[in-house]
Amino acid sequence: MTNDTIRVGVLSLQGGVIEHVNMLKKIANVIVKELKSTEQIKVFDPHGMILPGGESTAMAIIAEKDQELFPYLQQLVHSQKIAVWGTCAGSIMLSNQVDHQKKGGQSLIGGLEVQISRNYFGRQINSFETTLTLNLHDDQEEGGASINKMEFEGIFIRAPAILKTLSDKVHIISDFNHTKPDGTEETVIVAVQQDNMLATVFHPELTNDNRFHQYFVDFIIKNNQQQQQQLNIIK
Ligand SMILES: NC(=O)CC[C@H](N)C(=O)O
Repeated sequence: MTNDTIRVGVLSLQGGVIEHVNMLKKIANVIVKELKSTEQIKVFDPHGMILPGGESTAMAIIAEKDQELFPYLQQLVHSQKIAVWGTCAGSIMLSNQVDHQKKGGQSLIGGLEVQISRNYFGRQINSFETTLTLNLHDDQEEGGASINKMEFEGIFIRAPAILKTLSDKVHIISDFNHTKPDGTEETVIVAVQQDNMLATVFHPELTNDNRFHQYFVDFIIKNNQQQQQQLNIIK
């Protein structure tokens, strides 16, 4: 990261792109760009990527024009291991197991070892807001994880829910008690992190609070340092 400039790309096929861009513009040392194609991603060479919310089926259809796009994103996330944050539809793209996936629908990047269920809370009309507690993990620090708790407004729009983690590499950042239509309660997971991946099923970009975006920028910096260290070990 020359001159401490952090390049963050926001995948811009469809959905809530500009909201992420505006949030990131408020953070020092960040250059943010909307990226629509493989070529644009290659030229910008991001340190971190945001996969925004929207409609994952629509995003997959739009991406058909650029057959290289999803394989290239997979390479960035899984070989180059750049930091990536999926919000809502973006979290579906990162997940390894997707319930209620449309046939030929969501193009997946995968890697995040969770089971996610699309449109879990119902239709658009069932969208809601609730105050969440986030347990932000700082486990790249020496001496193990330190956890920073913060209250955060969770905005859920036709959101998926993470039903299960499939590996102990996945850290749960937030879950909450949800009352199902039949009146029974259950705990659903709404934010996780694993290695270089972060996923939220809610929308921090729709609040006036950019602390989660700041967390992602710090996550990019730490991830980048870790990747550099790995490279030095290999050399
Ligand atoms: N706000 C959102 O991103 C909704 C996600 C959408 N329901 C999907 O499955 O793609």
